[in-house]
Amino acid sequence: MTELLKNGFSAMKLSVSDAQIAQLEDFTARMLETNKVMNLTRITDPKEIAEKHLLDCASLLQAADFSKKSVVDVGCGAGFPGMPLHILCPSCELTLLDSLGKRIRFLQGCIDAMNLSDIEAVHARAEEFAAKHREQYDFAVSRAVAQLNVLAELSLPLVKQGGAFIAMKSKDTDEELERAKKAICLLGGEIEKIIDYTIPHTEITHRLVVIRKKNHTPKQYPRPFRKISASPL
Ligand SMILES: C[S@@+](CC[C@H](N)C(=O)[O-])C[C@H]1O[C@@H](n2cnc3c(N)ncnc32)[C@H](O)[C@@H]1O
Repeated sequence: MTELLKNGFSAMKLSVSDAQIAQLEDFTARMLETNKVMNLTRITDPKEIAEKHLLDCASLLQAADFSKKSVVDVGCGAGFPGMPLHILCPSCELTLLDSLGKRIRFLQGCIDAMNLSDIEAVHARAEEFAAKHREQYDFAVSRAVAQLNVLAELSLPLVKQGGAFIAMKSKDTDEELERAKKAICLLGGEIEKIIDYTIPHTEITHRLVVIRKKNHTPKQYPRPFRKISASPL
């Protein structure tokens, strides 16, 4: 895994130290150990974890500079993309957010055992978390949580005006993006750029959708989840 990560980061032109690679491997080992008793990831082959989790999430660093910025990972699951992002950019102040308590307990265990600072793991639904943390973050990031029109309502209310929400998507999402444009606009955002990237040394191509927060999100959003899912914007 070490060589694969080193070669991958070098292909992505990211400068990553041996200590950071060791931390990524440490986190992977903890995830795989806990995965024996808790459903954290269906990917268990170390090569695939390196490619589909770690290098994939590192692509965020090609979209923005997260140094000293506040970042919330909406629906982080086992910690993706937030954990790799924080290990690779330790000065970002990260909130890992998930509605599933056991995943948050796993992540809190990793944070404690790995002695990580400027990172918190919060058990909450994003649409409820927004009540107290509205427009507080420089960035929201999210992967594999919901269709973009729904995800925008969960994420954009958390982002400061001038900040950005970066959604990690597959490449064949043109229609999904088109369908989400109205929601993004209503919530105060605007698609700024779309970055298609190939995970190094694979044929897997994914997409980053960078949504700039141009205006404040109107107070009526986010709605309760049953309304968001019953009638997505
Ligand atoms: C398919 S997993 C993806 C996990 C991770 N982002 C990844 O890419 O591996 C979706 C996660 O989103 C969480 N989730 C779904 N809706 C949520 C919400 N409204 N607020 C917070 N977390 C949510 C689920 O509990 C789950 O852990």
